[in-house]
Amino acid sequence: MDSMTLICTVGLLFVGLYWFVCIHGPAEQKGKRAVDLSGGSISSEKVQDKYDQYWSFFRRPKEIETAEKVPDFVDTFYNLVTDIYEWGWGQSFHFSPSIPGKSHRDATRLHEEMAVDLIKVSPGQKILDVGCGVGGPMRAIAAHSRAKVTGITINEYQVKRAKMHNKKAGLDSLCEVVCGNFLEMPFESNTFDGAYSIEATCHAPKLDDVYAEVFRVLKPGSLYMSYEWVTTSKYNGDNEEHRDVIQGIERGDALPGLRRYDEIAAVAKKVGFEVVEERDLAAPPSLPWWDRLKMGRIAYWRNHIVVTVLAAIGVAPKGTVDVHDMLFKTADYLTRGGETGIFSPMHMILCRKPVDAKSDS
Ligand SMILES: C=C(CC[C@@H](C)[C@H]1CC[C@H]2C3=CC[C@H]4[C@H](C)[C@@H](O)CC[C@]4(C)[C@H]3CC[C@]12C)C(C)C
Ligand SMILES: C[S@@+](CC[C@H](N)C(=O)[O-])C[C@H]1O[C@@H](n2cnc3c(N)ncnc32)[C@H](O)[C@@H]1O
Repeated sequence: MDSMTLICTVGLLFVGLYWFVCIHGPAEQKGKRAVDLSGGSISSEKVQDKYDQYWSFFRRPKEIETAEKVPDFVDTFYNLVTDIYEWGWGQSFHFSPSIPGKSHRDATRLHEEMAVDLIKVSPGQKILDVGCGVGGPMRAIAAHSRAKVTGITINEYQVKRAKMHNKKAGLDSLCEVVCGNFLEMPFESNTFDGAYSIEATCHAPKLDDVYAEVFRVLKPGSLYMSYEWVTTSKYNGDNEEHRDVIQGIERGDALPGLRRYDEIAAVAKKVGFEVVEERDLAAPPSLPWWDRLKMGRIAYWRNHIVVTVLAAIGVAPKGTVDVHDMLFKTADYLTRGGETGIFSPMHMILCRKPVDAKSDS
């Protein structure tokens, strides 16, 4: 091979790699590039250790005895996955029913707008996003309702990302983000005109604790809506395959144990809410929410190669490959949960804090 051929071959390889990683890299939505994958607030050299600690804690979710450690491990989980989620899914970390003729992005936005339409707020009112991620839903909801949204997340890195996205979208005057634990929120009682949580309260070891906090910070008469992750009436604890799927979902999503669909309203009532409506938005006639995961399979293989190459050449932290591998397997468990109908990520509950609730409660 003469030197000219060698230079051309190396040049083409570089262009090909650049295209694969930087241009073709973002699996669904541009915003995060593969070369920017990080361990969130965890320094690069600690990502592998933190992943190993996470995995040994959540490997058998039903056996977690130290519930008070859960928020710290959830925080670690989001340090590990936030960039990969943004890169491969977008800025909204949740599912939505497929809608014929609509893109995933539109279906996601409609699912978010439904949340704020349900809690009936007016422009300028103050609402709370419980477990806000990097703020995809918050921005769609603020733009749609013109309400002022305060989001809370336990993960400092997500706060940084959410603030950056809010500013970029020109929505920072309507959207505020706070780092904190939704089990002990840093807000005065009776502050908000409405609240919602989108696929976030499933991380609480006891649903009572987070619902009681939401109840406390809401003004009497105002509404709270939540999309909950649950096992459905089709789940049979004696069926080994069912148990395997649910355990796969729990350990790949930092969940201290999924709740049954019929536990949600009971908890809401127990903390003082009136239940206005409850419905599984994944049930027919809704179209499968897991189609997006299934259709993405080839992209996830491609992503796995990208992540492996980037970690090998030291661009992505060591440990990113294990995190990606865990998510890859989790996508399969989630799909099986959807196809068998034993799991729903969108069991919707709408509650009201009674008008005559005591002002200090
Ligand atoms: C509500 C939660 C998160 C729900 C979803 C947003 C995420 C659940 C599983 C995630 C993913 C799985 C496969 C990844 C893929 C291998 C990678 O290449 C690109 C990102 C994924 C598609 C990733 C994206 C987000 C999820 C769909 C939980 C945590 C309560
Ligand atoms: C799957 S993400 C959903 C984020 C957002 N609702 C969305 O749909 O894009 C779950 C969110 O809950 C937050 N979370 C989990 N446990 C928390 C806790 N104890 N306190 C505050 N936030 C928490 C996570 O940090 C993350 O932002």
